[in-house]
Amino acid sequence: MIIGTRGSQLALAQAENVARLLKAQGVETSLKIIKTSGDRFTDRPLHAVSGGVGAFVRELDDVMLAGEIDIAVHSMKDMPTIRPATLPTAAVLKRDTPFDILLTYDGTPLDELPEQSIIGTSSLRRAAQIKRYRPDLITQDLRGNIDTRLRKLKEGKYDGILLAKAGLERLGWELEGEILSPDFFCPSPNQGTVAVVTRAGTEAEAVVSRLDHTDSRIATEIERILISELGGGCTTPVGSYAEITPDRKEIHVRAEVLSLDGEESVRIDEFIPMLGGLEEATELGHRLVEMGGRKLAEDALLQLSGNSCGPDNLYD
Ligand SMILES: NCc1[nH]cc(CCC(=O)O)c1CC(=O)O
Repeated sequence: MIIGTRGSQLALAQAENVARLLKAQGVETSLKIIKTSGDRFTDRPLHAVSGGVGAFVRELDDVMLAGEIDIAVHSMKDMPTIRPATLPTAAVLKRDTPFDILLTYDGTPLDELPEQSIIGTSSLRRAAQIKRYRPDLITQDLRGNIDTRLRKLKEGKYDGILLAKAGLERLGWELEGEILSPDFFCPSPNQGTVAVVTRAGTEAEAVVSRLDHTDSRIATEIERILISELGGGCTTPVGSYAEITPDRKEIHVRAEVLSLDGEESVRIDEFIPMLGGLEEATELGHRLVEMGGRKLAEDALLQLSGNSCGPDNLYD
């Protein structure tokens, strides 16, 4: 079976991991690198690439529908909410660390960074959250793969950069950094989770489904439901994080929407029962709208003028 992947180091590490997991099940695979348009326009902020981050995913969908690959591996947080029914997510892998990490040039913790320190991030959510927490800091756009981002930090172009911890873990980088609490830095929906897509009804679907991790699937679904009513239609500052309690009786849900400058935000933070959790999450999603969440998301979208986002709900 052929696993299709983007060529970035992170995408390759994720695809190689799926190959390893399948091999342990006795399934041999080979990797095929697919170059997507998102990889070609690395000079623009992500939210300004046509179709948003979802463009990467759609191009792999096309290659899979054409039969060139059997399995596609994605960072789940980059996947649009609406998916073709013929391309099911056969497995949601066990989640890695869902939180963001701050790496600073000289190891200074967030609370001790001098005023006007420059923080690099490509995520509107992280920028808004950091400005809310430390309005005296300056955020600057930071694109490129993880290597490029780390190089820019080392060169002193930034005093600190924000990344998903999971990306560093998957690349095997063990760097000193500060894990940011979801109480102040609610992660992007599905951050830290890898999804494996196949064509429906195939042998690939059957073998990949053995890799599915139930609690990660439940948590990621809840996270999507929580923010599904917000609209905005694009990359807006939204976080959503669901954590199943150790006794598996409850789910701790957090979700928030911020203005781009981080000055305004609405937030929910509750425990819901595991049984009937999807309905409760739907209710909470409506509450987030009533609290003004949709207004904030739409305002953010209006301010991001000049970009041409697709109809996807992509938040990071
Ligand atoms: N938006 C890019 C992206 N997509 C997935 C990850 C990291 C891995 C993950 O969250 O699963 C990253 C990099 C980052 O946010 O720092």
